[in-house]
Amino acid sequence: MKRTPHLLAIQSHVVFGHAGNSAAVFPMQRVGVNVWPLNTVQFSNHTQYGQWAGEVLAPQQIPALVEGIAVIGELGNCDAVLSGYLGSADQGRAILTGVARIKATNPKALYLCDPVMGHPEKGCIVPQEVSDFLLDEAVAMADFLCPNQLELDSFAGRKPQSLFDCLGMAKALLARGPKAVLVKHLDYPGKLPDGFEMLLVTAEGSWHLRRPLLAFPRQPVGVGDLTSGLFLARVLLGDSLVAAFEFTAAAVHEVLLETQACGSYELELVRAQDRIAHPRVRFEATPIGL
Ligand SMILES: Nc1ncnc2c1ncn2[C@@H]1O[C@H](COP(=O)(O)OP(=O)(O)O)[C@@H](O)[C@H]1O
Ligand SMILES: Cc1ncc(COP(=O)(O)O)c(C=O)c1O
Ligand SMILES: [Mg+2]
Repeated sequence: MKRTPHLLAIQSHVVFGHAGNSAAVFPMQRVGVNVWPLNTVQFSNHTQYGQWAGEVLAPQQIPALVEGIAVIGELGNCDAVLSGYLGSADQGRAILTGVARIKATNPKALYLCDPVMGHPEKGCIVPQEVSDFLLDEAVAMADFLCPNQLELDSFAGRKPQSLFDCLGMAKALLARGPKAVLVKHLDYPGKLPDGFEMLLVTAEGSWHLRRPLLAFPRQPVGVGDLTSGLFLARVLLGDSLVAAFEFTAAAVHEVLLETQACGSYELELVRAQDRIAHPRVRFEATPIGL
């Protein structure tokens, strides 16, 4: 029987609604991965409501929890680490220590970093020190990096002029450590207004994918977290990077269709669960070169 992969997911938890682990854990489980959720913060709700209650996990808890798993002899079963929304830069450094510890136990373990940075216009509140940590330190350790356009711009230190410019900016990141860069959301001058575009860049090649842009009165949150989580889950289940990319785009689109149909602001993950596991739509990733 094929082994079920295990994935340590280190990101935010919200009591109400869906962001961070609260957006990614159930979908990753639903597609067939054993998830070990480690919550960097526990907030009442995501920060785009403008107010929230809750606390940031003390950074020293992260290595302590990883060590606890080592003590019971299970750390070697960890196939991958995912990190997302961080409450402080010290938490980020504690995660990198944890990743190094896990890779020492299982050299095949993968680390996916979703570099969640502040987006004040959108209401995504992240301390500046966290962005600095992601830009300077996390990128070097990550096997996979999953920025959105704004985060890609921060890594490059500029805005793109074209799609090919985005490609160049993503490719430049490969030289800084990651084996693959998934740009979850492209925005560049000349982009067609009715499409939602993504890029996958690896040493072997680059792929572009377009899916329909859906209209929402208020943009749902947690889409990026869902995207990163499903991509890593499918890679662990044996997909090629391109197949995982295509699956992720389809499954995320299914969730957005369900969310739109319900008129919800929060992602309709429970209602969309069968569509996540077996997307009915399919989007083809097309090779793209410089
Ligand atoms: N097909 C789509 N139609 C409309 N909006 C979408 C679609 N896919 C994603 N979005 C929205 O686009 C934004 C893009 O998010 P993105 O930049 O990829 O990542 P993150 O969620 O990490 O910010 C989010 O506000 C998301 O809700
Ligand atoms: C607590 C929390 N986690 C994660 C996120 C990231 O969500 P997204 O997937 O939209 O980037 C947010 C965004 O506001 C948030 O408030
Ligand atoms: Mg994000």
